[in-house]
Amino acid sequence: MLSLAVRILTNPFILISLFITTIISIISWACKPTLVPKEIPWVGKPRSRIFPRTTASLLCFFNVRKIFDEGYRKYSQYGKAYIYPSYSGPPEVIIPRCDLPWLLDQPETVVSSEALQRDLMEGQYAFTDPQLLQFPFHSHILVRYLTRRVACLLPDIWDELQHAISTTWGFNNVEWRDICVWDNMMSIIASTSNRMFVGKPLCRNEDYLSNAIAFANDVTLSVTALSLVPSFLKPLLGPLITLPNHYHYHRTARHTLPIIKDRLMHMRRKQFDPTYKWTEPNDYITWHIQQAMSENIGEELDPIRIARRLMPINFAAIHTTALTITNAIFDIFSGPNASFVVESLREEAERVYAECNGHWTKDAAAKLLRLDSALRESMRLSGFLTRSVFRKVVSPDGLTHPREGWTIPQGAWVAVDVISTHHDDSIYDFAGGYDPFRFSRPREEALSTTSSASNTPPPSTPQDSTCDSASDKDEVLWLKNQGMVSTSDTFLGFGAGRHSCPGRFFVAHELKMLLVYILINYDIEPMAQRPSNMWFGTNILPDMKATIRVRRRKGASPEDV
Ligand code: HEM
Repeated sequence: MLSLAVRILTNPFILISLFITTIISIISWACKPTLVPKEIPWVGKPRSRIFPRTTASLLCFFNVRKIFDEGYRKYSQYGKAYIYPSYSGPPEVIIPRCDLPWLLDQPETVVSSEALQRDLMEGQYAFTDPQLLQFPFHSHILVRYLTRRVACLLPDIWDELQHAISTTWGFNNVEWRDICVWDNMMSIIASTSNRMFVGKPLCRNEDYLSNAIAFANDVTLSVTALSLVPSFLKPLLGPLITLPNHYHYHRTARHTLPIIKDRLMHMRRKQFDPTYKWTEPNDYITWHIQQAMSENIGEELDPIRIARRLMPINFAAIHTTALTITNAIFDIFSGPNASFVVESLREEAERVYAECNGHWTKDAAAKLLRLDSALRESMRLSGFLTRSVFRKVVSPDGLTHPREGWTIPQGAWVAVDVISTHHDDSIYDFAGGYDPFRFSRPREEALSTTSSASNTPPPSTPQDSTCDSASDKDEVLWLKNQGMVSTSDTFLGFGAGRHSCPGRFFVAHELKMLLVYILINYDIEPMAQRPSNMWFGTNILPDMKATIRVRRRKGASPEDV
């Protein structure tokens, strides 16, 4: 296999073709018109007169952090937009956070998130069927069903987490075991997410999961490769570069197609005969079929289309969640205060778990204020995003700024800087440090005041308290907005507005319950130092080789109930 690859790569014809393709790519890249208004300043543009914008784009891969720092300091802080040169797509207009409400107010006919996703994710090639991102039915399903169904999913999520964690962390309460956090979290998150997408037993099938994960990796790699290919070569190279994506999709489809066909058969029978005795499972496949039937969209009832739709949702769910929990574990279990932080989180986990007797409900999970805060704080400090709320200008008239007067032309990309906002000391006290209870302190204080002011038992969450005046209402709203799933112009980890992440309610429950399970059942040796995150272009990645030492706790049950 290796010698075949070497022979192919050293073939003079292949080498010459690669060389010519590279030259054409660079020339077409250099000559591409830049779709940004002249009035907006560039950051990271060199003084050189030869192709300064192209040079800026080429160099920016190595300078992303510096560029966002400089852009924020010079422009965003003063309410001005600037241009980030981008090495992988067109230059982006980075708008200041004070303009976020204005961007979010724009109709879909002026700025589009879906059009942006198609460009950004190379929707024509990367997901095996261009229709998937052309008409993102799967996103509509998640928006419509996932948030409303989270409560009924909690027992399944808990069951899956118990199984996934205990089979990999083990039951040995004497010996310590080394766990590679990233690999382990990828597998736990893949099975838990798939419990909600395809149900049991497929969510535990190694072959299915490894191919779903491989597909998500293929998308990341092929999107990066395709972003460097000039448009006119994409029809030729797109299908070649995405061959692994097709291969891994087909490997997953061998498992999903029989389940989808069976589900379609039952749901059709039930549609025609409501007395038909069969209870539909509560998962993505059911929601998809239900919605496609009620809207009468024939092509969305094609089993192959449904099997393909499972790929972008796996892609959207697995890496994002695994990155988030890996960072949270590094943040919680390292540093000088780790023991205090862990004990405080464990006290909450044990108390809430005992109160609900292991039967998770939304109300019970809402009491996990400290865990919620520790996760949100980790997303703020160590999140993987540099920018968010990406939109593409689709109106032929462009997008005109009411105050500054510039017009961004059709086709240009707009985004908001997340990394600098999340690290701004004027927004967050000591923004550079991990303060796990930053968001729970005020909520716990409000709870203790409410409960000591009345003789009635305290409400389960601050938002349940009654409010007498407008300022009380503001206070209650402010407290509610400290929760992990709340989006705002200062917390952009899940985006903002009508396209903000529809998976965030699921994720918040999943990750809080994951931490409850490990805190109650395992001792985790604090890490002397937090493993450093690494910048790879615009991606901020945790150390994927770092390990933690874990051991089943002495009092924990010897097996899961
Ligand atoms: C911690 C984990 C996650 C993070 C940090 C995250 C982050 C994001 C962000 C930043 C966006 C873009 C929002 C915008 O443009 O304003 C987004 C969109 C989206 N996410 Fe997530 N996500 C996570 C987990 C999930 C999960 C588990 C699912 C599916 C179950 C999911 C499904 C989606 C979908 C379908 C969209 C597109 C929404 C639309 O365009 O209307 N995400 N996510």
